[in-house]
Amino acid sequence: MLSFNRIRAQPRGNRSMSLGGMEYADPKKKNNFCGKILMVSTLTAFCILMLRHSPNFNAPPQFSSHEPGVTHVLVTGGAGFIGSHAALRLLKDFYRVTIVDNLSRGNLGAIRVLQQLFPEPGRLQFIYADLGDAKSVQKIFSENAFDAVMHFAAVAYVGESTLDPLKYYHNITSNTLVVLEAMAAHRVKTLIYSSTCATYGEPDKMPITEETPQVPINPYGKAKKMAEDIILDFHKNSDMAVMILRYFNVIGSDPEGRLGEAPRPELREHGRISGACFDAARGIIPGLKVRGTDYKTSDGTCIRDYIDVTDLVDAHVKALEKAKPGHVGIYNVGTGKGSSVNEFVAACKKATGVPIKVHFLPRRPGDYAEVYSDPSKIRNDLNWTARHTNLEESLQVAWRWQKAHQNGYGSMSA
Ligand SMILES: O=c1ccn([C@@H]2O[C@H](COP(=O)(O)OP(=O)(O)O[C@H]3OC[C@@H](O)[C@H](O)[C@H]3O)[C@@H](O)[C@H]2O)c(=O)[nH]1
Repeated sequence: MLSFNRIRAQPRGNRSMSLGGMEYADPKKKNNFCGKILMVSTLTAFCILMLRHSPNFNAPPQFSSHEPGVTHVLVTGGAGFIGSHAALRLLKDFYRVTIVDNLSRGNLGAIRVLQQLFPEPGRLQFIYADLGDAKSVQKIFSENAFDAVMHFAAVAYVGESTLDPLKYYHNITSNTLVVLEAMAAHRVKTLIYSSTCATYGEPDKMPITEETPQVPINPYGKAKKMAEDIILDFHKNSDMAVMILRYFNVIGSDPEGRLGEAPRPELREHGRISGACFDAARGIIPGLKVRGTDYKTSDGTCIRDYIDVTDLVDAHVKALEKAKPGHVGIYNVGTGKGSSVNEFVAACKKATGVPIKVHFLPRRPGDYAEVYSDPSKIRNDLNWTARHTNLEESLQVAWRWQKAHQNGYGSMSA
């Protein structure tokens, strides 16, 4: 197992070294005042030198150096819904985080929230860059010493993928190759990869285990499956620690109301069920379109396994902590419980208190009737289990953020 170190906050009377308000344990230098001054000045000079050469920063860069003993995680897509929640959790757990995002789907507002929460130098760095630009990505890796990569950045709408498949193969498969090449060139030891239940397609047997054959039926699932295959082939001759997490349907938001899900309004047509329900509840759209009522399921609508985003990011942290060099772990991340679209809508009506209008429409291309996970492997190996299994409660939390942010991240959206 790799040993990951977080920045440790020290009790006030026991500070050994302070960098912009964040404390680091360094017992050897506890009583050495000159040593402290020397270290802080050297480090400051080093940071200034590095920052002068930093790439394409949207926000003022905060650090580029690698503090020995502190795990530095690159979070791609950290301005997005899941990536921002993961960054928040990593920062709360005293990891050092660099976010790379091209803001095509994510929100600068989410980055601003994280920057306000963790303003201390050396905690959070944001780099505005596109993973399709291999030269920029190599530069970012050469200017930073990452210990691990959580690769979230991706377009992720099943419906859109059927209409614009090349976007999906490029953005998901090709960009993963770019990230992997940079990791290999710079000897970054750990990859946590965001995959999806969409790689399974429409299995005959439920629940889905990690051994269920992967036969994706839409370009989104195919692009993710190809990315998985590339990672696995690369891994055969590498000592990288790899964790592939296959997410089911992610809902909810930060219970403290700091972050939420703010999809692009212009992509509303392709949007996920949670966003569509909230838009209908707020009256932004005239009603929710339920797509497909003739599936062979209990009530004719599709069955999905809805996993709370806080549980999902918990799975990432556990995966990071338990990643082993030379080892691949592949895990389903779901609750193990299936809910139909009709059940989801009912829960959303209760959570919002709004009698959402529903329009029943034909099936959406690329959809599969029923998927829900068997989460026993992740429970046994990583000691992870979903704690939020009540749809209505997760939706209530998300609705609180939606109500308080009528305009999403508003003017902070990029
Ligand atoms: O407006 C809508 C949106 C969605 N739906 C239905 O709700 C169900 C769930 O659809 P979503 O678009 O929310 O989610 P999907 O199951 O297609 O994929 C989702 O889960 C797996 C993740 O990896 C994907 O990134 C994510 O998009 C489908 O049956 C879909 O047809 C509607 O009926 N109306």
